[in-house]
Amino acid sequence: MARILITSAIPYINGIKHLGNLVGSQLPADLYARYMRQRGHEVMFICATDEHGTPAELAATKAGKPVEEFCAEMHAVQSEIADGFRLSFDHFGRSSSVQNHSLTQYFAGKLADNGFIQEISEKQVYSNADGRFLPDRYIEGTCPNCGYDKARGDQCENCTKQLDPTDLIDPRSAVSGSTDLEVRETKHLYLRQSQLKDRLDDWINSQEGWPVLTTSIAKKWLHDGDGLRDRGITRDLNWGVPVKRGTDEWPGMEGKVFYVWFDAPIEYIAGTAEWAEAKGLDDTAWRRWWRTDEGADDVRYVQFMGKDNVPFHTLSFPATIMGSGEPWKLVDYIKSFNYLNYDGGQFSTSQGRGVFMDQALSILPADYWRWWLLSHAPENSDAEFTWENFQSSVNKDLADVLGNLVSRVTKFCRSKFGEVVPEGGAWAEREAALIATLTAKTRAYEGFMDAMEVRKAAAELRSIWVAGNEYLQEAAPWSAFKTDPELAAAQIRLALNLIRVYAVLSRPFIPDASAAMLAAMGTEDDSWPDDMTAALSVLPAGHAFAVPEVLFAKITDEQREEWQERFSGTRD
Ligand SMILES: Nc1ncnc2c1ncn2[C@@H]1O[C@H](COP(=O)(O)OP(=O)(O)OP(=O)(O)O)[C@@H](O)[C@H]1O
Ligand SMILES: [Zn+2]
Repeated sequence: MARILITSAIPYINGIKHLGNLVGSQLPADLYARYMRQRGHEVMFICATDEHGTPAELAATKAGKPVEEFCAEMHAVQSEIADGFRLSFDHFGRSSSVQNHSLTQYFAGKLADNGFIQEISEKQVYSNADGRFLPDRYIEGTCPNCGYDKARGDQCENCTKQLDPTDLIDPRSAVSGSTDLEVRETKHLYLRQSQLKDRLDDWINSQEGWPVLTTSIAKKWLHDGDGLRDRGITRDLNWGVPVKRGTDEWPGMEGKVFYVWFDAPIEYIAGTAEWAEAKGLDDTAWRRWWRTDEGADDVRYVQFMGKDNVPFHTLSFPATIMGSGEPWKLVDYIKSFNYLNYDGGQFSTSQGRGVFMDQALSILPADYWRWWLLSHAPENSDAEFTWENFQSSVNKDLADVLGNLVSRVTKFCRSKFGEVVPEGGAWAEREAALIATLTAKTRAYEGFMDAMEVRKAAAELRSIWVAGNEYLQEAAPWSAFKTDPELAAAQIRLALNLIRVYAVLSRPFIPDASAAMLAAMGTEDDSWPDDMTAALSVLPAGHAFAVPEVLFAKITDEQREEWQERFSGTRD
């Protein structure tokens, strides 16, 4: 048994996430966590909401709520939707937790002690009307690069150029619209990533088998232009983790907070501490996952995220860990994803374009989405969600292949033998051939799941389902029954057992259908089919089962057209 720590990129708090966010981080992480638990490993699966930063404050202002209240409500909403998608977090924390406050301050203190923090005086825009500095998105103006007149202080959405607030032409406050602005000197802390560049480079080079997407992005940031740059890790804001040096005040930093990208990844650790607190456990319970000197040396740590998060996870967060000079766990494997696009364009939270997680669940159960998203995960390139593809994949894979097998076998058995596993007869060559095929495919499936090859794992699982259908097609127990009812009984006994095996193998992808299949088979035996022959004999002759409700209904053309229409515009 191994110990596996799994984190998903933490979703930002400003709104409900879309299907792209889901498939680029939380969902594949859940797939892996579920699989590893099923294989008997000890798993810690942590996610949280990312709650600091100017977009959270601005979203709260727009909603007319204090930011604390807005974040608490949105956390509850995201948490409920995550449950709806059956995301099996051990803990879904909050980056605004007290644990994250103290750990973030702790790491900053250690980094400062080790000389990796620099205090820099810089010029920031101050709004006289608002009585505050205007960092990042708090300021808007005309882009010096393309002339777009709604560029934000951190980036121009039109030409994507990264900006500093002082770069903007004709700047105005995003809070009040005031143009009564001035530039003031203010002091900020910088993380001296450049000092850790060689260590980071060696560490990345020593990793074997990381996705090219992960290493190529890291290398680009390490080496392009002047190489890895130092980054400001504080802001003149009220909402966030107050700047402290460990537990001490930080002279000159009063009233400032850490910047969101500094505290967000530390929440992976803090989220584990939140888990321990929620379970009534002491600090050793979470530290054994994170401190290699306190029991974490045998932990394998895997992170899941979309490509835009890769620089922070390959460079900034490891720089925080390395720079602390303490034996905190570094990530062992980073599974990164390209983007899922929506019907000829991009998913966009700010523009409300695409299908959002709450909307998805309002039209179909989680398993339909889980299956489509995972089997089309944007692994090697961007992928595209289209309603036609969704309809045809769901109908073919889930309804025609898996659902149909379950329904045919259980209904046929009920009509000829009753609702019990039939007795009599024996397996012959055809069954031996099926067992050999299933054994080989199951080993291949395990290999893909272990390697987090999500699409290949889905394809292998589908082919495991198809093998069962092909067997039934050829064995045709409905014909055999007329001439050799004993043989038909043996075949149906195998097929009912196959339903249990499919429930077990399919659970990481479609947990609800899997539970329904096990319940219909009247068993709680969810043991993994290490030995396929034994696995296909778990339900003995005479064991009672029930014909389940339709597992997967087909998506009709009318439904598809209606949804296509309903989700063609933008959400407000
Ligand atoms: N279209 C997409 N396809 C796949 N992953 C995505 C997509 N958009 C964002 N992600 C990933 O989703 C995760 C959560 O993202 P986050 O909540 O920070 O939103 P975001 O990156 O600001 O995206 P958006 O503004 O579109 O919601 C991150 O790991 C991010 O890389
Ligand atoms: Zn621009």
